[in-house]
Amino acid sequence: MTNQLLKIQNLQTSFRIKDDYHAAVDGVTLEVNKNEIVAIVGESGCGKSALAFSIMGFHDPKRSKIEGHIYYKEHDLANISTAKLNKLRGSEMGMIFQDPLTALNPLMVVGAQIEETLILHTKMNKEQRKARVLELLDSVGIPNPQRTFNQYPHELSGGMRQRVVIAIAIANKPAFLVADEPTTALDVTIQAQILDLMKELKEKMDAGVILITHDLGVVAEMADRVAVMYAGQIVELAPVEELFANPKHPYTRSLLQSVPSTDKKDERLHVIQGIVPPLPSLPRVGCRFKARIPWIPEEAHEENPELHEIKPGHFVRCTCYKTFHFQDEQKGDMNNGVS
Ligand SMILES: Nc1ncnc2c1ncn2[C@@H]1O[C@H](COP(=O)(O)OP(=O)(O)OP(=O)(O)O)[C@@H](O)[C@H]1O
Repeated sequence: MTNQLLKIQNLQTSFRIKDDYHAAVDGVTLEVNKNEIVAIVGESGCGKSALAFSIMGFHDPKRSKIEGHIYYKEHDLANISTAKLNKLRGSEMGMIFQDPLTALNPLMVVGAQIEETLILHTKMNKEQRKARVLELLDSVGIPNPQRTFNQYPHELSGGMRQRVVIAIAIANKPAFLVADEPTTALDVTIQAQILDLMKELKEKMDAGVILITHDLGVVAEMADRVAVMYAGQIVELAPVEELFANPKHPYTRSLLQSVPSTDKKDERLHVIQGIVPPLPSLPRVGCRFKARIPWIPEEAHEENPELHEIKPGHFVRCTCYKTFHFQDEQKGDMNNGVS
């Protein structure tokens, strides 16, 4: 029996800007297995949320276009009716959003909002639902579930609201969870609780998780595999230990170098020059990261950069990783980028 839960194949998500469509996700292929957390990392604007929203079918079809496939069981989520998708969302698939305020209804007490997903997807009676909601509130670390049940979102702190969003996402023990920056707004103790909860869901329920985060510490602790996204594409994909021990793509190496650590106390942190270009100005041919490493010669890049499997399970896009060095690094000092 296969362990595979989700298979994204050549996904392209484009947004209409003025009269043209521009791809925010461009040719993404990625699998998520049962009992696996795949982290997606990259700077702001790299297409991480656009990818997550495509999986969950949250993009407005009038302003966006989705091509390619997202296979889940017998379904292709990229080409599925809204009715079928609605059945899957909230039961088998859950999403934790970046911003809890937009995910919650300001006019409904939180207990009723969690209960709604139980009404839609289970046959529980009123009493069972109430008991389950209180249990969920308790499991996400809400100190007084009975009281919180009857509160409105605006009466709760940001951290408490995020926990309510998580309670909704896991209410029906989904087989698949997309978590988009789930703990950014939370303090470290609560963050640890929430991350533990996600791990539990993965391990006990055999769930597959896509975890989008800026926090490489969270990635190191939580992920089984990591996909690094730049300008709509996956530029590196590897098991987590391999990615941290042996990063190859210049972008991955730059991201890792820009993280403060106690070992680097005396070193200057690396700053990645430039920005992720806005969609209409993204280069559509050649290496998309080229403009941000101008000291690397043109011939180091591939004309049509592909993902190369350099070790089982470790993929890198473009050949420029072979000769990459940081600008302030002597060529002779290179100890990391050459395979
Ligand atoms: N609905 C939309 N219409 C037009 N452009 C969009 C839309 N949503 C996202 N974009 C653009 O698509 C690109 C990718 O955005 P996305 O939000 O997926 O990035 P991200 O990596 O998730 O960033 P962040 O970490 O800030 O959430 C950006 O250039 C963004 O401006």
